[in-house]
Amino acid sequence: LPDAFDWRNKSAVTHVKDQGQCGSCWAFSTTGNVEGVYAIKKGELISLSEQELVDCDKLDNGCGGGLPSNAYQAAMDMGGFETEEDYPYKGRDATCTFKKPAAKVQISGWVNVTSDETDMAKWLVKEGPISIGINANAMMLYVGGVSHPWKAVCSPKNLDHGVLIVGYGTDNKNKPYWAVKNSWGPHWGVKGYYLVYRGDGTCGLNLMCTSATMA
Ligand SMILES: CCC[C@@H](/C=C/S(=O)(=O)c1ccccc1)NC(=O)[C@H](Cc1ccccc1)NC(=O)N1CCC(N2CCOCC2)CC1
Repeated sequence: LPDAFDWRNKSAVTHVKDQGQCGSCWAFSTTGNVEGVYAIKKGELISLSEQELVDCDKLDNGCGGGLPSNAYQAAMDMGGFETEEDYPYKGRDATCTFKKPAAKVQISGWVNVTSDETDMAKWLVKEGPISIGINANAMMLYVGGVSHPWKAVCSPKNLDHGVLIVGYGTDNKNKPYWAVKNSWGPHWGVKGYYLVYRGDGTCGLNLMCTSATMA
């Protein structure tokens, strides 16, 4: 297992996006994972539509919240993902305008990924970025460095945000971290990313790990 790994160096991660005033973090977590799996499998990085999930995924609640696991299922039922270009983001609940012929990317299923953080790192290197649920309490005030809040202020029991693990490493103080892609724009955190302690279930980041599968 390499000491550090980052899918951003392998053209499997799109630019940092901004969900705006809409609780669609779950949709960004989902598209980020599928963008990564597709790039790894097909060798092409395509930005996928979150608005399609916000408008058309009836298993979830649009700007009111959702789960990547529901979104994978909904996308499979609908017939796939349209591109960001074909179905652009509006940042509000809107009427579904999904067109199956326009769907560029199909997934064949989804899996739960292990909650053992050593095995998560092995899985990431082999399979791609991992969609996770996390307690975002420590992200509200985050300005950089490796975030390692106490359990008391970041309970693993209150997962409220969907994000994407794209890599891992160790900082210059020898602190192991996960590199997490957020959807609050590129000016938040470290160029839109959250560096969070790796190894002790910080903020419950290891408890709802999923990924789409692709034939
Ligand atoms: C109102 C929705 C807020 C939104 C994220 C918004 S946010 O802006 O990124 C943010 C997060 C935290 C602090 C501040 C701001 N959160 C979600 O969508 C989170 C994301 C999440 C949580 C746990 C594991 C994985 C992903 N999910 C949720 O909020 N929910 C999970 C699904 C649930 N559905 C109810 C109807 O039946 C289907 C299920 C609705 C609540």
